[in-house]
Amino acid sequence: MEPLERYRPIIDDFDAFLAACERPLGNAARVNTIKASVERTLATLEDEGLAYEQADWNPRVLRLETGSPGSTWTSFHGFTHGQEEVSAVPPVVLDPQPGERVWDCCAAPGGKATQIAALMDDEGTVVANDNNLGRISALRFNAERLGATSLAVTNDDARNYSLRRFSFDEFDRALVDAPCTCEGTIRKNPDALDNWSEGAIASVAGVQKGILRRAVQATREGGTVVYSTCTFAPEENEAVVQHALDEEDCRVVDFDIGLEHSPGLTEWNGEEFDSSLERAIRIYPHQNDTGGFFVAKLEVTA
Ligand SMILES: C[S@@+](CC[C@H](N)C(=O)[O-])C[C@H]1O[C@@H](n2cnc3c(N)ncnc32)[C@H](O)[C@@H]1O
Repeated sequence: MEPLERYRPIIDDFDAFLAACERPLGNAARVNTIKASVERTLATLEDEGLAYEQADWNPRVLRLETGSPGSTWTSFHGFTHGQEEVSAVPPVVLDPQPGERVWDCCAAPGGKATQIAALMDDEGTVVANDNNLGRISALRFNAERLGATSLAVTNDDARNYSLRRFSFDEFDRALVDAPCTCEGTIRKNPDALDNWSEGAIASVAGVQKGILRRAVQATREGGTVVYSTCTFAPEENEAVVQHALDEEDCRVVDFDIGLEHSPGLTEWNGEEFDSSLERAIRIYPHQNDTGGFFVAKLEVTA
């Protein structure tokens, strides 16, 4: 937990935060409405004798009190997908609509790409890209099991992504669920901080900046880009969004997700960020008994 001490100055009730980070995370799953309604899925879970609770902020998100999310009959049939509760937040903030063209820049293994497809009633195009070929097979497997036919899978570096292969030249929306140092996954993965270093943060921040800039460039004027990570480091969060504000035509916009959170930072280690960064959200483990996440919503302005 030593690396997390650097966040003591920015997290209210830091002791509760540390205590939550030490508690193992409960199982969660998302109802896949492409295959079955919420009602049918809940009935199927009950038939299996599994206990769950629907999340207050989203009835499609289930906290599983018994059973493992990936090994139930309901899951084999694609009615549910094992997915951390906070991991379901960014697609909801993206708010994709049926018929749209959406780019999931860093999509594997596909939890959010398939959630985006479900939110679009599987109508339209979700370009699910990842630069890691090994992880693409899991993405394809999940897309097939969950019946997400609107997914088109690509295997490229998102930083210099070309749209020339498509019949269109811009997206309506894009999600950058960026590679990160994963500090916020400590409850699920107790080894998450083993290779932590400030150098690792600086290195991945460079990649994040490149991907977010490309996502803004590839999205139409008035379109939406959501940037998310499962880490607390401001260098990977507010500083990355600030870089996009400095270099591209976009602004940070408000949203309300109905989960307790803290606002994005406007200052870190002497670096100042635009005041609009307060519209981003930081979800800490002690606030809703979840993992940690950062989410910012951008509107493309030109
Ligand atoms: C946080 S994970 C994405 C999780 C995924 N969105 C989901 O919900 O299942 C980040 C992903 O970014 C991919 N990645 C890393 N660098 C990338 C790059 N330059 N271009 C595209 N994908 C990249 C990694 O392979 C990894 O799968």
